[in-house]
Amino acid sequence: MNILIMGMGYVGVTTGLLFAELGWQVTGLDTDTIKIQALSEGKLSFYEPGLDLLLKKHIESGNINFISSPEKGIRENAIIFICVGTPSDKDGSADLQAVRGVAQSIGSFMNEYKIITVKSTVPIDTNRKLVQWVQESQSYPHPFDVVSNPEFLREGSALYDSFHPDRIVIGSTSEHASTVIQSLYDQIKAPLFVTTPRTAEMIKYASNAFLATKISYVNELSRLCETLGVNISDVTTGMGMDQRIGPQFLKAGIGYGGSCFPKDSMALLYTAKENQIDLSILDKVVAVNNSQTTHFLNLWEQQLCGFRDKTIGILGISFKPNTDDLREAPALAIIQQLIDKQANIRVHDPIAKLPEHLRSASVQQFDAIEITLQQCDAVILCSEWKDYREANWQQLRTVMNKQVIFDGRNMLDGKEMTKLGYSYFGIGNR
Ligand SMILES: NC(=O)C1=CN([C@@H]2O[C@H](COP(=O)(O)OP(=O)(O)OC[C@H]3O[C@@H](n4cnc5c(N)ncnc54)[C@H](O)[C@@H]3O)[C@@H](O)[C@H]2O)C=CC1
Ligand SMILES: O=C(O)[C@H]1O[C@H](OP(=O)(O)OP(=O)(O)OC[C@H]2O[C@@H](n3ccc(=O)[nH]c3=O)[C@H](O)[C@@H]2O)[C@H](O)[C@@H](O)[C@@H]1O
Repeated sequence: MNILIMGMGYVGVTTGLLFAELGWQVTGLDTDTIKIQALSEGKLSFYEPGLDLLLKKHIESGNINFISSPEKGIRENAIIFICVGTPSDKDGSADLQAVRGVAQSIGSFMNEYKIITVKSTVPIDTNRKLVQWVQESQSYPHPFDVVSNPEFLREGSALYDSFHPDRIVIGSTSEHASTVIQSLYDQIKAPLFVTTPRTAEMIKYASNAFLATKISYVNELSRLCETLGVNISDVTTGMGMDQRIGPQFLKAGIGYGGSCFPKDSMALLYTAKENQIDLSILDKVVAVNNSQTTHFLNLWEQQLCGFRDKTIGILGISFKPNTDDLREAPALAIIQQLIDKQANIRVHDPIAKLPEHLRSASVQQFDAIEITLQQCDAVILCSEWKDYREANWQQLRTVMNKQVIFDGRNMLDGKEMTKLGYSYFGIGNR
């Protein structure tokens, strides 16, 4: 079967390569011609472990090719996956401009029956609107079906997650379309949940919001643990042993970031508001996340007797390890607050680059951890890259002005760091 993937971001590229690996013929389409040129040459516009090798493999196998002409892509492929972005609009709602744009292209260039599958995260009823957008753009009423097939991969482990999903959710009103899309995943061993498009759309938001809730719950508890002198990591280890709770997404830290939890929580809250329903728990989840960096930065500031004129090393700026994605990264919020407090900031990340607007004489990025930490009065760990866990902390203490570690991800062994002579402060683990 020939598959067209519209939108060559994290989800589009990963999905395209998954289907190429499963033996399907895939065409990747994006309006960004520079991205398409780079992909055709085997280069990704973002960092994601393992994806580059699979990309090269399938350019060579001929299972994947890249184009920027929607007309050619839509005419030549019977199955279309929509993987364009759905960023937050100013009011928190999901901005569906790109989805609407591709729907209109599909409508205008459609030449025969198509199955249009939505992988982008879209609010409840978007699949229904999509039918209308496609129909309005058609010059001839070719038949088509719409399927909702939300994506659950995580950045940093996108490839693994795509090949080993916990479930595949398919929502459609057409049994034929649903069966065809299911058959694409035949070789993937995962439970299948077939439902309506609206339910599939809701499952995606409800899942992300629930994971965000787990994180904000432990982050809020970490504040109490900090005050009580109880270690939150031990508490969550004990909690996670209960199979009904489970150990995942209970790691306290400086808050969740990324392109999805923040935007999807806001979008779900917007949908609730539109329907006059108060999602008070989710409201609090967002509020706790928004204040977590400030809460801990204030505590750490007291330890240093102020950040003004202090030199602070920041390790890890991406929103999580193994990605260069800076969208809603808590590290950027921390850097901005440190700038406001007139600290000197020295930044390191194994892959991600500090955005231009944050660079200045007092905010510099370095390639080596050791150089970054030179003359620092404290270091703040913001994302748990293994480079930092494996760093030679005994040696690093010699380059620092003061041996103070603020571990925003509870990633280092506090006792070990104390033994090495550091003053160690984590999140809720005094
Ligand atoms: N990033 C992630 O880990 C996950 C993202 N999602 C959802 O998947 C969707 C896509 O997310 P990302 O891949 O992160 O987005 P992205 O922002 O990385 O990529 C979107 C791509 O769509 C392209 N595009 C925009 N308009 C287009 C058009 N008219 N025709 C063709 N291409 C067009 C853009 O140029 C861009 O390359 C979003 O709805 C997101 O919420 C779902 C699960 C995981
Ligand atoms: O819809 C999406 O885009 C995706 O959003 C998340 O994936 P992602 O944002 O890539 O990464 P996560 O591993 O979920 O981490 C998100 C944030 O939560 C933080 N986090 C995660 C886990 C935890 O225990 N504690 C914690 O603070 C991470 O540091 C990171 O900032 C979901 O995990 C995916 O299932 C979903 O498909």
